[in-house]
Formats: sequence, C-alpha cells, structure tokens
Amino acid sequence: MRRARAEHDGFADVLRDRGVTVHLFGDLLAQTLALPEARTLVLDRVFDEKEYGPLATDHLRAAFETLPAPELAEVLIGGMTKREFLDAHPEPTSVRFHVMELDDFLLGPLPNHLFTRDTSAWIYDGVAVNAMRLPARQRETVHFEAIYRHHPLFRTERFHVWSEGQADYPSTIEGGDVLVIGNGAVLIGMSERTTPQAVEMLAHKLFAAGSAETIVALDMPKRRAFMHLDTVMTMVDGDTFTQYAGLGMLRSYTIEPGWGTRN
Ligand SMILES: NC(=[NH2+])NCCC[C@H](N)C(=O)O
Repeated sequence: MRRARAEHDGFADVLRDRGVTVHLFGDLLAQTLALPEARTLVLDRVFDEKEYGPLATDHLRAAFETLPAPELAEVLIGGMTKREFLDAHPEPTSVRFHVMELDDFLLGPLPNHLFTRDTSAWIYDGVAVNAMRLPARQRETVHFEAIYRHHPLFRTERFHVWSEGQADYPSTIEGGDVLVIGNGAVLIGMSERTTPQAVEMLAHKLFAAGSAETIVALDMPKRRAFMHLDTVMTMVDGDTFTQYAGLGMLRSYTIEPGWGTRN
C-alpha cells in the first residue's frame, strides 16, 4: 500500500511539474459532500431500504449524516465494518444488522474507484456517468452524479450529460469500452460490461446534440480476459492502433444518424 501510494503521488507530481492541474477524486467527493443537496443525493442512494431493510436504514443514514464531509467521503470509498460502526454508534434494532458478523462490511469498500475512467467518461462536449455492470462497482456511480451536478467546478459549466447514472441499469456501459477517436467518431466495445442497448442510447443522445456522427460498436468476446476495449486495443496516433494479438477479427456495427425522429 505504502509503495502504491508513493507511486501514485509521484505520478501526480510529474503531471503537476508539467503544468497539469491534478484533481484528486477523494478531494472532489469530499468538497461535494459538504453541499447539502449533494449529500442528500448520495445518502438517499446508499441508504436504501432494499439494501439495509426498513428497521436499520434510517438509523444508519442518520449516523452517517452527522459525519464531516471528508470523513464521509473516506468511509464511502474505504468502507466500514459493523465493528467500526459500533465503535461510534448504538446498535440498531434490525435483523439485517444483527445477522452480520462483526467484521462484515456494513458499507463495502470501493477499491475499483481508482479506475475513474470506467464510471464516467467524457465524450466530445459531454460526460457519460455510467450504470456499472457489477455490484462491486455500482455505488461508485452516485459519487460522480453528485460531483458533476453539484461541485463548484462543474455546477455552472455548460456541458451535455449523455446518461442517467445508475438509473440506466441494466443498460450498462463502462468508459474503458469507449474510445473517442476524433472526427465525430466513437469506437465502443460491447463487452461483458457494455450492452448494445446502452450503445444505442448513447448514439441517440450524441446525434441529437450534433456531438458525434459515427458510432462503431465492436462485438467483443464476453469474457473477463477481454474486460474492456482499452485492455485489448489502444489508439496511439491518428491512424495507428495497438491491438492484443489474441483478439482476432471482430464483428462491427456502424450507427449513423438517420432522418426520422428516432432513427
Ligand atoms: N478501463 C479499464 N481497463 N478498467 C479496469 C477495471 C479493473 C477493475 N478491477 C474492474 O474489474 O472493474
């Protein structure tokens, strides 16, 4: 961990030395959670009765509501066990809570949050905040919804939003499958995580805004080894790609704007 942290900070420093402004996700989330509307959005989504049951939900939500924003951001990303919760709060009268072991996670950690490019992706003049395929990553989405809606860096900026966040589920798409290749074109891998219906929905929005003209959807093998398009293919220049040798030829579908209202 210490080594990974040092490498991460070293990388951020290299960028800063080159004049890049580096935004750390944890800071953006903490700054966002200081705003009441953003905090409500996130807590309402996380503390859902369907997850915690009618007996514990309000009790848990109220306990997390009292945390200062930086600590709230930390537990939302880093998780919290039942034991850690009980160190600071009384036990709710709840079957859902009682059946947990002390070291079970009350709030699961989100280790994949560092792959920020999957949960949200900029595509030309707008951003997609994506519904994630796997339960382990689904709670990441509301954090980006809150940041792009409420953080002062974005709140007053004008940009398109290409998706509806987790509400789009099961029409899932992950940014690692989205390659913005220029000239109004986008290459999208239909993978284990990215569905054809999500590609169609994205195409509609991009075309309606006049932000893109061509979507090429690649039918990738639906296997973990080919997790995202970016793991098997990378654009290195205007006309040059690297491609994983084991990929083979893929079927592709090209979508272009039609004439009707829903073409
Ligand atoms: N765009 C990417 N290559 N993302 C990698 C994501 C890896 C991460 N462990 C996951 O399963 O979601």
